[in-house]
Amino acid sequence: MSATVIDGKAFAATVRAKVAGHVARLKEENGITPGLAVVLVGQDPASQVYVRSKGKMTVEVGMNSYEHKLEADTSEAELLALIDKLNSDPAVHGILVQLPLPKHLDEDLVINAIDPAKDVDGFHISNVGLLGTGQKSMVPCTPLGCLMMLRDHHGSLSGMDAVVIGRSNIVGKPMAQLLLGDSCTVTIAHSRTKDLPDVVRRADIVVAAVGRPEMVPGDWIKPGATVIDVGINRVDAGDGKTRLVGDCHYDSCAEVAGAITPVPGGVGPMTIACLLANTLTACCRANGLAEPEGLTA
Ligand SMILES: NC(=O)c1ccc[n+]([C@@H]2O[C@H](COP(=O)([O-])OP(=O)(O)OC[C@H]3O[C@@H](n4cnc5c(N)ncnc54)[C@H](OP(=O)(O)O)[C@@H]3O)[C@@H](O)[C@H]2O)c1
Ligand SMILES: Nc1nc(=O)c2c([nH]1)NC[C@@H]1CN(c3ccc(C(=O)N[C@@H](CCC(=O)O)C(=O)O)cc3)CN21
Repeated sequence: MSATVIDGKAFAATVRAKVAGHVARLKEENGITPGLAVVLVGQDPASQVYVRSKGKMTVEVGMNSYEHKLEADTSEAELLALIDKLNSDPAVHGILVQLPLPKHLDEDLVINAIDPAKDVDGFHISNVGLLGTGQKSMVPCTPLGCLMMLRDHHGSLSGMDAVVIGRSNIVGKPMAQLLLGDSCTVTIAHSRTKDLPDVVRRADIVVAAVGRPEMVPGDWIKPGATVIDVGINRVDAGDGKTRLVGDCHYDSCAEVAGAITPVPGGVGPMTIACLLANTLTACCRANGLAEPEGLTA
């Protein structure tokens, strides 16, 4: 079998177009422009690329983008003061603090200082708790993007066996919650999981969020299963250049799977589209306006 390629790049463009339509209406009918603030601490080159492309796409959908680049040695007090300022700025509807933060900063403390209503990453403990109890929340962008692609491909996910490889707070755990919310039977695997190949072989849906280049080979995949590859790994391309690969070995997985997301062009662009969707949702909620449909979980 040769898998259907789930084109995240194209799907993300349709999500952004929907967001842009709503933004145009918000401006025209309500005189409101959604604003997204991105905070970057330090000079990590990979993070700077994400911040730049997020900023560009934010402006493309008609929103205001506010970028705050702080020195790597910024103190916790300075960062918390900036978050405080953004929390009370009515022009800012969404706040994203790029992770990971430099070691001297307490990530939990910083994330939980963000106003949960502006927490467009969905990482604040209030949003984590709301998601876990099936209440309206801000849903983390990467898992939300994966869920949108899965729903689009399958229609209903009810009763499917899903395995999420990885248990991070930003991808694995919220992904498992969303799949459970859609009535999948969910297994969360991690570095201590016994017989990972056997666990993965049972799955109708495999979400790989590990951070190990091409770790999942095709012979772990049940024939016809859907493979969502969250991994973004930069590897040596041999000619002095680098290239991006996922956590799944694309060619061998694509031979067995029913559907697969590529890297790049799969989950990554959907993450950014969902960040913009969350910013729009936060803006509508902040202004007591009806939320756009189909852009949240
Ligand atoms: N496309 C996107 O938009 C997007 C967004 C976020 C992240 N990512 C990418 O997704 C990947 C995962 O990110 P993350 O932030 O979730 O990473 P993370 O915080 O490093 O978590 C990795 C998870 O993988 C598990 N793991 C590590 N080695 C394993 C192994 N040999 N077998 C099974 N499980 C193993 C770890 O288990 P333990 O808990 O036991 O250590 C951990 O739970 C990275 O490549 C990252 O760049 C992509
Ligand atoms: N606060 C926060 N929220 C996040 O969602 C987040 C972080 N921090 N830190 C880094 C990770 C990794 N994330 C992302 C987001 C988008 C792409 C992305 O657009 N990838 C493109 C290719 C990019 C390239 O060519 O360099 C793709 O097609 O996969 C990748 C990783 C988001 N992540």
